[in-house]
Order: sequence, then structure tokens, then C-alpha cells
Amino acid sequence: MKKIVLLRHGESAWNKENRFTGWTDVDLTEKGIEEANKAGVLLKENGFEFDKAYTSYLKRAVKTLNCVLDKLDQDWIPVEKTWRLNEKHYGDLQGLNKAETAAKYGDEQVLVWRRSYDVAPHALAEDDRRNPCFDPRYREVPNRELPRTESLKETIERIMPYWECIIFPNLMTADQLLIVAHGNSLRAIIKHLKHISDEEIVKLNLPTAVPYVFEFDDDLNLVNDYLLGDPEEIRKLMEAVANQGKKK
Ligand SMILES: O=C(O)[C@H](O)COP(=O)(O)O
Repeated sequence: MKKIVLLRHGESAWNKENRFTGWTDVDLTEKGIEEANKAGVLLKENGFEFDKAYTSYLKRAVKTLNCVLDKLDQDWIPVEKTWRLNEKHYGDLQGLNKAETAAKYGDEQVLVWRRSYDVAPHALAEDDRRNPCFDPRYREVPNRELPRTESLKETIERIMPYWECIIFPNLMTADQLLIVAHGNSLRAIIKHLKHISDEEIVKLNLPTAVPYVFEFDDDLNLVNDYLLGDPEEIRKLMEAVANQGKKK
């Protein structure tokens, strides 16, 4: 059975402070490092051996991947980083506290910004210093492709060329691939893999550092998928992520 494991990074400083993060490059907290190490141990205990790994240009994902590979004693495997696996760009919400934003605009509006398929938050102004076009790490990306905000739909559109041309074809020769990315960039991939409808995808909340395993037959048809860990604990973690966007 061929496998792709999707892993959201461990807790970041802005997860802890409950702030919209998007393309802001914040670090892992101590707890986030622990979560990442725990995910690595869990993958090892379950016998995973990856052929290759993919991650974003954001340090919370890169550092999570490094912790996982360390625990697997697989630091040596090829790793490819791409801006296309970055988090959904959260536009001018970036930096704002999610519960305070819900208190100001209402839980419903925040749910639309966080989880809807095709509604994006307001864009950053073009001259905002946080516009990715000012960040040297994106200099190889044509300006017209760099977002100043994104809906999930737009996130899917920028991930899919990389998924279709690079990651998925690799599964023809590789047996196990690991992708360490972000809550919404992974929701984009999961929506595609499981053909989740635009309405249903609103309900999917990914907890930090819980491995999500996708199994494929030799013809690369998806045959099974499951989260690794205690189902009740995972259910509570998912619920807590959903509640981050509600007023206190
Ligand atoms: O960018 C963020 O704020 C997080 O990575 C995901 O946040 P969300 O769960 O509010 O979409």
C-alpha cells in the first residue's frame, strides 16, 4: 500500500495567542516542538519510512518536519520546500486575535473567513510591507501569482499545479511521502483527495501535529484514510480548533 501522510505543524507562537497567521513567518512554541517530536515518535512506532518529504517556506512547518525526521532517524531523505504549500494567505486579518475579531464582526463572519470555500478576507494593500512581493524568499515567483489574500478556492488553485506535477506523480515510484504544511493548505489537499463538497469542507478543522494518513492502491486510487492517534483526543483537538474563531 502506498501512503501519503499530511501533517499540520506544531503549535506556533500565534496559535498560542490565537492570532490569524497566514503567510506570517512565526516560530514554533516549546509546546509546538513537543507536539512535532510526539508526531515523529508516533510515525516511527507505526513503522513509517518516508522516501521524500515536502514542506512550505514557513518556519513553523519546516521546523516541525525537521523534528519529525529526527525522531524517525530519517534526517537524510530528500526534502523539497515550496511556497505553494504555504498557509492560505489571511489578508488583512493577519495578526488579529480570532476571538476578538469574532466579537467585533460576529462568529458567522469569522467562520466564513476561516472555513468557507470561496470567500477571502480583505486583501493587504499593495504597498503593505507584508505584501509577499517585498519578501526575498518569493523572488522567483511572478508578482501576479503572489497573493495578498486568499480564499480556500484560491489556495487550492495555487497548490494543485505542484500537487499534480510534482507530489502525486512521485507516488508512482515512491512508497511513502510526507507533507508537512498548514491547517488550510492541507484542507485544500484533503478536499481534492476526498472530493469533499464546498459546503462540507467548512466543517473540517485540522489539529496541530496529528498525522493524517492516506493509503493508495498500486493504481494510485485512494482506498483508506485515517488520523493517527486516540480518536477521542483528536475529536477534542478538532473541536478546540473550531472554537478558536468564536467570541469568548
Ligand atoms: O493561519 C492561521 O491562522 C492558522 O494557520 C490557521 O488558522 P485557522 O484555523 O483560523 O484557519
